[in-house]
Amino acid sequence: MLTLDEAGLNLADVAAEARRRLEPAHWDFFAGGAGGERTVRANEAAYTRRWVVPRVLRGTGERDLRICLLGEPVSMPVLVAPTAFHRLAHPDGEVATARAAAEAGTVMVVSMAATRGVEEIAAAGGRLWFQLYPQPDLEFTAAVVRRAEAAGCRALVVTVDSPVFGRRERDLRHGFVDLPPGLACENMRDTDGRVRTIEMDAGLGWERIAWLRGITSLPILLKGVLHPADARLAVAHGVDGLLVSNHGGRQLDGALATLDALPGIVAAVGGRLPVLVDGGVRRGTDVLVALALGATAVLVGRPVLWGLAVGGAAGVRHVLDLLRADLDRALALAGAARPADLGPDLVAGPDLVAGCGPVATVVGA
Ligand SMILES: Cc1cc2nc3c(=O)[nH]c(=O)nc-3n(C[C@H](O)[C@H](O)[C@H](O)COP(=O)(O)O)c2cc1C
Ligand SMILES: CC(C)CC(=O)C(=O)O
Repeated sequence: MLTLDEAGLNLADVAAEARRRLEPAHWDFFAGGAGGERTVRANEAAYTRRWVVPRVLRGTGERDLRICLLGEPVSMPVLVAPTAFHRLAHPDGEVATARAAAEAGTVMVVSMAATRGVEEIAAAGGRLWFQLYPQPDLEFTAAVVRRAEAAGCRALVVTVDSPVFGRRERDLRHGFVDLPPGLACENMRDTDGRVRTIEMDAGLGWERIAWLRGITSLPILLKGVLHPADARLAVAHGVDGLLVSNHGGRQLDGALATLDALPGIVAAVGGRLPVLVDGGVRRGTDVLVALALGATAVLVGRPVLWGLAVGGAAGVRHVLDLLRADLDRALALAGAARPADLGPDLVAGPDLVAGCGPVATVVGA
């Protein structure tokens, strides 16, 4: 029997092992995206079009991967993205993921569609943020926010890229429409114990962000921003951070790859807020490139689910450790001692000239 270290030298190995272990319908729910999955593919492909232009003789010595996020230290600039239904991957579900994130000293963003209650997840230790789909029922939304606060979550991550559900053809082919019996979205329980269905709200507007600002003192991050004009609106509405995301290609197929959107958002925000990015991060060099182009940190979604399927908490820890070691090595090889040493001069690519930074930004910047 191979150990995790032998079996999974990189995240693609872990994914291949997860695929062998998971029910095909569950693998496809995790791996798939909307429509023809152009955006799923584009997220990873965007990293392959960027090249690192390393500096030499910088005497970096020991690297220091720590960052400061929303005023708190995080052990590395890699966080766990909110993903639904962890108990499809492992019986311990989100509790195992939280344990691994805590051991790794990073933040786990708990999905509103978690299959464990936020209190149970919090009991595993570590720092949690809570992802929210604002529900049309404001009273229920406020109750969920209060529940997340009471469990000790330190920020709200409001998903704004989902006015309706993306159409996921793999799920339609499998007839995968709901969780199997015995599993439920535990954070959607009403006071009477009944589990509500998560509703996407096509009526959601900026006034709801202002409303959320009024009911909680937690920092609010918006997840799913790709357009620089929305980044400017977010600053004007007093949000505390942005997550450049296209939901891992699961909502609008054909949406811009997140790495391609990042420079435009970073320019629009002008350092006023932390800008995070997710989608397609699979290697330490991907993290390096995202940080060099202005991200404060990245989040990983599917790789965490692969780790969970392969080895529960130990599997997730393995995925996070692989990324940490890979980033550490990439920093050393690029001549950077810490994330703050990275800048756009270290990256070349179709729209970037090494040493000069971006020469073009996305439409609307
Ligand atoms: C199986 C799965 C479930 C997801 N569930 C949620 C969710 O409940 N809420 C949310 O805001 N994003 C959700 N996402 C999107 C992730 O937070 C993240 O944006 C995306 O997975 C990042 O891309 P990556 O998987 O390539 O790392 C989900 C993604 C996957 C793959
Ligand atoms: C069950 C969904 C609400 C979770 C989600 O956001 C997703 O599958 O991408």
